[in-house]
Amino acid sequence: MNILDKIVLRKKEEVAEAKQKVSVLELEANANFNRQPLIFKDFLIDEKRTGIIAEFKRRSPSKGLINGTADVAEVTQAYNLAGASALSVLTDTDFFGGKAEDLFQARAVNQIPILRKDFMIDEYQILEAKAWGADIILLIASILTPQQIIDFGKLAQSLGLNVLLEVHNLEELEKSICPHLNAIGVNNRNLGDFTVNIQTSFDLVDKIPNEFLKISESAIDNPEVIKKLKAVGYNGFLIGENFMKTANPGKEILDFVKHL
Ligand SMILES: O=C(O)c1ccccc1NCC(=O)[C@H](O)[C@H](O)COP(=O)(O)O
Repeated sequence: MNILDKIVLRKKEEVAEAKQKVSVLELEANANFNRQPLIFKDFLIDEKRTGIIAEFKRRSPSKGLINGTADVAEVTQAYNLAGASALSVLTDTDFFGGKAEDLFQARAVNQIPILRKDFMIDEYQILEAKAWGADIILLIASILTPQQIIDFGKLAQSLGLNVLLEVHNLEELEKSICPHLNAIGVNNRNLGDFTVNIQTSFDLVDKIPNEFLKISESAIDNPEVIKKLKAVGYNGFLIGENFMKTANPGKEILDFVKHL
């Protein structure tokens, strides 16, 4: 069983446990549930911002511990001030060291879109994302059926949430594309074996219809790569480890954006 299968198996257990603990009515009663989510596109195309979706990521299956001391409110505010167009906050605990509270804290101190970065396999998690203050949800093509992508995308958009579909190859893109998406992300990391290759983004960019925002994800570690990705049509750049692996992620992003 590869790591993605393990993550999905554990996620099914977690969602079943969460449903026992917190009812849908309780999720809907959260103040964030009635908040109007921010529009991802507005911030990505804002010329005063950088297109960077800056991720708060404590650990990962491929790298183990990345940063055990960073404070989520401090780091996400620094990302925002440096010109990030959006934030990505991991809420998976077992594999990434994140939690719902991280999203609540990031939401409380930032007014730019926030992606709930998790492995969505059940509509209940979309309601959680809204209740926790997210603006964007992630749907990963390799763990969902085309029908689930349609159903989850419809539900998310009916709640005002933006939907980012993640693909890694042409087959995933072609089977998953549907009208209930706002953005398509090409993950440069193969989630089966953790190999990374930026070329994946260059190979797929022209296959993504222009009506969708185009995002390149993972393994982006220098500003020159962003310039090249922008030149071929990408609007957004999801970066986690490059900032989080340093002692001061907020300073690291500032130095990075100076070279864009
Ligand atoms: O990062 C991993 O090791 C990983 C393993 C299994 C599933 C997903 C994984 N990462 C999720 C991501 O997509 C990245 O956190 C995100 O794109 C940022 O990537 P990076 O800039 O390389 O940290």
